[in-house]
Amino acid sequence: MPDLAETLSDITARMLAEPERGHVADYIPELAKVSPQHFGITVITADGQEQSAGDAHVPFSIQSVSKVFALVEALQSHGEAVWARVGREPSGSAFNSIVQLEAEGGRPRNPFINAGAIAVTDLIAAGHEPREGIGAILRLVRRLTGDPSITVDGAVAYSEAATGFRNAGLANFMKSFGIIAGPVGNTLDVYFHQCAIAMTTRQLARAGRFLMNAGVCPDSGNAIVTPERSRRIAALMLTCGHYDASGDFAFKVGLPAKSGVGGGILAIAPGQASIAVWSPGLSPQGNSLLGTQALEDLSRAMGWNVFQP
Ligand SMILES: NC(=O)CC[C@H](N)C(=O)O
Repeated sequence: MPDLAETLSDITARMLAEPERGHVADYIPELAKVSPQHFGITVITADGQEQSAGDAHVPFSIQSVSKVFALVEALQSHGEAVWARVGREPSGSAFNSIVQLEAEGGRPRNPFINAGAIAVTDLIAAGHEPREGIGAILRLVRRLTGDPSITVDGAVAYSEAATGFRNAGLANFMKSFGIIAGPVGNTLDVYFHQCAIAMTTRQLARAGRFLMNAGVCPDSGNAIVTPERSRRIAALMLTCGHYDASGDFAFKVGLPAKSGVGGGILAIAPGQASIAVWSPGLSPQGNSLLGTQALEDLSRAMGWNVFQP
């Protein structure tokens, strides 16, 4: 197997020199301020080795990567009842699309598109003050990383709340079908704050370790989820984690992964590695352009691919 540190530094050098970097998300004004020049990557292997290259210590907005943590939290608190609210099929539509909702009775296709994530967050938020809902998600992320310093970037949360008309549209539409239980404003408040959690690739790779490890957090040896639940979350990441580019991502990279419009991607090589990459420029589908490229190169170099024994 090639040397991991060398592989990461080669990939990083190539990515830093790449002229075509994609477009930084600008529909959330605060994210438009981030330079597309950043590139960072961290890999933590199953035997506990950690290697990083590039801007692995720079915090970024995890955005939709938070949908994985919110799903774990909702499954903990509500069990299989989560699936009454949200499906498990790829949508083939943009992350913020509304088109399928009317035809399908307001039940979103999966927990990783915006509508599905808002429905999942509503399970966490309903019956509580918004700060308790976001507190529950933050507690989980801090426990997964062992890092109590992880927090929400208030400016990003505010920026998205001030401009999140589409998400408000999705939430209100679902409310009309009875898919959202709590007050729409509270659910959106928790959703915008979870998306605005700021993490580095080092922290994000740490947070993903339980998914490479059959649900067990390697620090404590505690089960975060059962092995079956861990497999199922990974299956959803593979089929739905990149919205209408999920098929293409599986084709190129072959790993369960979840992207966010901050340019982060968390990818899992089951039994082998937890990988976080960040480059803020996005593809037209809203996934990190160079992050995807880097994961394709890394998975090929290391032989990490769920379709490759
Ligand atoms: N794809 C994403 O990362 C989208 C998350 C973003 N907060 C939104 O709701 O639009």
